[in-house]
Amino acid sequence: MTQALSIAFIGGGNMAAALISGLAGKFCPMGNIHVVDPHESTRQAWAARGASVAAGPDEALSRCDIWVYAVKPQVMKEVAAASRPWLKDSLVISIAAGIRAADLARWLGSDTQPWLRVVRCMPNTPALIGQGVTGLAALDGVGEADRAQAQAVLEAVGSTVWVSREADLDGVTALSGSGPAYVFLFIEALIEGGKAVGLDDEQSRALALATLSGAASLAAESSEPPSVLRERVTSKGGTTAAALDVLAQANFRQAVVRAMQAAAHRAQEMGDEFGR
Ligand SMILES: NC(=O)C1=CN([C@@H]2O[C@H](COP(=O)(O)OP(=O)(O)OC[C@H]3O[C@@H](n4cnc5c(N)ncnc54)[C@H](OP(=O)(O)O)[C@@H]3O)[C@@H](O)[C@H]2O)C=CC1
Ligand SMILES: O=C(O)[C@@H]1CCC=N1
Repeated sequence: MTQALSIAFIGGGNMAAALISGLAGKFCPMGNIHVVDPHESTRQAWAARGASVAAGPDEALSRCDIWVYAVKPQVMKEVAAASRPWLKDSLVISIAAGIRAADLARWLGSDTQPWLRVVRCMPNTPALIGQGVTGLAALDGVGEADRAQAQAVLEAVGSTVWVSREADLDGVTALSGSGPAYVFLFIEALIEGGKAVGLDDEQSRALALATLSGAASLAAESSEPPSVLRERVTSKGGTTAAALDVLAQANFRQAVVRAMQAAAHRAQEMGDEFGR
């Protein structure tokens, strides 16, 4: 049996938690996971789950096969510089929104270490329950084996989609990276609407969640596009038409598109701002 790989998470916050929860026991045991985070409470929580922990980069990093940068884009440059001395030949994966792979590679010393392999990813929080989806792009020169390894890490927590142009990861960020927040907002609105039409909180929540997951599964399994499925719900002169009229008047569809454009734009902006 091949030995399980060891993975370092630099940053042990929300998204690291989502990824580690999915990975541990599937891709590698918790004992093979090393978490670097400045917060003592965060470290204690990871240590209690069986991971090794450190407050900052140290030689433990040089023993890890894969590094996952899971810190805010704002601090990526300083975090990369601090970890650089410990980089031997680990595969580097970044999940930071906006930060370009070439900038991370530069901070890690690609000028003197041309073998550096960086894969940039955009996962999402349903990874926590193994239902994430991740967009991936790799620096030129990253070989098939490394791409496969990065994909295997992210596939342990859901599905993956490669993009051929790294810039498209900003679009992935706008759709699936930030997307769970739009969906949660929609769920909140459905529950609020349920109560506005006379249902109680529990009923509204049960109906909202089942409707959302049922409709998503139907859209995924059907050979028809979502527009046709929508039309099948919409009887002429009926209740759905009355509701969709209100959503159209509120420019719902355009608002979603504009929101996603704002997210993609912010990802590009963060890449420019924090990538220098
Ligand atoms: N949340 C999401 O849905 C998604 C997030 N991402 C990306 O994942 C990254 C992390 O996001 P998220 O998990 O939400 O953020 P969190 O703030 O929850 O996690 C980041 C963690 O890193 C810690 N940290 C700060 N400085 C360092 C350091 N020098 N060394 C090690 N750890 C440090 C933070 O501590 P402190 O609190 O003190 O700053 C925090 O505990 C971001 O780049 C984000 O763009 C990608 C996809 C989805
Ligand atoms: O809001 C953010 O910037 C991060 C990236 C995608 C989801 N959360």
